[in-house]
Amino acid sequence: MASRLRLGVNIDHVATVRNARGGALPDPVRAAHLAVAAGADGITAHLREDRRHIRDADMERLAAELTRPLNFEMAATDEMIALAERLKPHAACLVPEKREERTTEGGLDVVGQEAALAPAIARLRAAGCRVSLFIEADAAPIQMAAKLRAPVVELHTGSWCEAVAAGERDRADSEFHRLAEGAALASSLGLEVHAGHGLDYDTARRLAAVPGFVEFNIGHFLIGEAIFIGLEAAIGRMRQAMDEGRAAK
Ligand SMILES: CC(=O)[C@@H](O)[C@H](O)COP(=O)(O)O
Ligand SMILES: NCC(=O)COP(=O)(O)O
Repeated sequence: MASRLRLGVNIDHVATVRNARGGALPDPVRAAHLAVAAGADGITAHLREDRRHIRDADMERLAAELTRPLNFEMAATDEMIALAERLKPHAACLVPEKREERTTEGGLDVVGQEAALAPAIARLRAAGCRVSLFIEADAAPIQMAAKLRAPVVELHTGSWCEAVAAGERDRADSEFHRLAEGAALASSLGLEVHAGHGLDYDTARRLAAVPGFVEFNIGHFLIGEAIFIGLEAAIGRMRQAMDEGRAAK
């Protein structure tokens, strides 16, 4: 199995706190630099169409200042793709987006949106971005991601994490198997496999033992933990949990 899992730290919710009061503090770009110093392998930021957390100026600064790869999460709209073409982040992750949702619900409908996604992926690839599709761990979207020549898929771990948190063991087991089978299928098709959404120390440790995954993107839990133990310590504990999970395999 591939050795060390990469940890991408999502700093969206530092911006959520900043925006609650207006002004400039806390600065998500400062959090990104701190995360890199604490061992993050990359930084993820989601520029939502409604700019509820990360804003354009944050993306500009992240793209200009970061010394580790930037993963720009975005809806597949002309506006976002044009911005990625200009900023040229290391990676562009296409996600579904609804204005009314509280957080990302479900994976991208790559089967239904094949015609719209193909040119979006081509434009991002031409700009030099490593394109990733944020999808459910099901055969149809994984096969379509391969057909669309997206080199990376990020499997949505939200349903599994919710089931674990609710103590629903049967649903959690079935969601875990769906993720494991999805990772195996995606790897067999030559896709690089990432995972993210709702992961905490426990779920990250358990998922790290599953073959196929090479990167986790984790934000909300880490920023919440940072309130209590600091961002550096939270990232250190997450790194340890992921390493323990992988070593246990
Ligand atoms: C796409 C995804 O799962 C997350 O990265 C998301 O961007 C987190 O931000 P929200 O909490 O705004 O959904
Ligand atoms: N793509 C998932 C991500 O970046 C972080 O999601 P979360 O940990 O904030 O739920």
